[in-house]
Amino acid sequence: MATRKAEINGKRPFRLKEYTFSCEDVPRLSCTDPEVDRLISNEQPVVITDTNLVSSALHWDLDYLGKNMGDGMFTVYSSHTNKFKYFDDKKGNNVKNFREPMRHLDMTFQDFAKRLCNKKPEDESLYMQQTLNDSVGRRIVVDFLGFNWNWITEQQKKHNWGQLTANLLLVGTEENITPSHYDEQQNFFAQIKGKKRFILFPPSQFGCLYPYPIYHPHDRQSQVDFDDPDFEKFPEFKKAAALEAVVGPGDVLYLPTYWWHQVECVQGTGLNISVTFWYKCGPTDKIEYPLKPQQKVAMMRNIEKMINQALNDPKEVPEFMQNMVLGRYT
Ligand SMILES: C[C@@H](CC(=O)O)C(=O)C(=O)O
Ligand SMILES: [Zn+2]
Repeated sequence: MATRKAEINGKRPFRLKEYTFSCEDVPRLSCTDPEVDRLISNEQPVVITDTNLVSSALHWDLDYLGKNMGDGMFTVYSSHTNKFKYFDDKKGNNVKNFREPMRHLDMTFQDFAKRLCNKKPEDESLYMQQTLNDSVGRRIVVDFLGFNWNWITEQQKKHNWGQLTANLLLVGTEENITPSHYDEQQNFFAQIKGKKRFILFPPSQFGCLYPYPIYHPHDRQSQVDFDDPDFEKFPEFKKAAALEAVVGPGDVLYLPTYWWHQVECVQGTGLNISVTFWYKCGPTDKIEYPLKPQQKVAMMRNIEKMINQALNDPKEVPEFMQNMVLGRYT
C-alpha cells in the first residue's frame, strides 16, 4: 500500500495511506476565528484549535485510565483485521449468512490494558468504544467535569442543536480503522492522545459511496472497500473526491451530520485516545429549495424505511426498488 508523508504545523512528520481518490485539506482554524462559526452553521467540517475542550484529559494514558476507570465492564471490539466496521446486530437476521466482521467483548479496563500491552502481531486488534457513564472512577469524573463545557454548550446554543446524546471514549492502537460511514448526529470529535486521520466525503457524494440497504446490519456504512475498490460494481466511486483532516491532542474536528468519514489511527503515533460529543440535529425551521444534500439523504432513508415496513419482507425490497427505477429513471 503506497503511503505519503504528512505533518501538522511542520511538526514530527508521519505517513498516511494513499487511496485512489484525491484528498483536499479540511480548514484548520483557531476557535477565535469567526470563520469557524460560518463553517459550522453551513455544516462544513473544520478542525478547531485552542478550544481547551478536553485539556483536563490530555494527561490520560493507559496507566492512568487503568488506575481510574473503575472496575466496570467496558465495550471492546476485537477484529482479526485492523478494520472495525460497525454493524447493528438487531438487523443480523435480515441478511442470509451475515458474518459479524468483529467480536463485541466486555471487559474491565485493566484487562483491556493488559491485553493491549501483551498484544503480539498475530493477535487480533482491539478497540475500546465505551460511552462515558457514571461507572467510571472519581478522577475520571473530575477530568470529565473539567472539559470546556462553556465553549461547547455555547456552540450547541448558537447553532440551535438538540441535546448532547453521548460521549464515546475511544481507546485504540495505531492502524485501527473505522471504515467509511455516516452518522445522523452533529459531532465535535476531540483528540486526546495520538493522531487520527479523517477521510471525509460530503452528503452530496452519497451516489459515489453506495451505502448498504437500510435493513442491512451495515446500514449507513459504505460497501466500497477503499483498499481494493470494485469499480465494476461501484463505478461512481471513481468520481469520489475527499476532504482530509489529521487531528492531534487538543484538536477538535467538527464532523457535520450525514458527512461520510473513514477514521484511521495514524501509524507511528502510538496509543490513540479520543472522545466524541454527539448532539441531536436541530429542527429545520423553514424548508428552502433546492433541498440540501443531507435533507435528501434523510428523505431517502425515510422512503426506504417506509418501503421496508410496507413490504414487511427484506427479500422483496430489491425487486420493488428496481421495478421503480430501472429503465424508468436510469
Ligand atoms: C467512532 C468514530 C470513529 C473512530 O474514532 O474510530 C466515529 O465514527 C465518529 O466519531 O463518528
Ligand atoms: Zn462515525
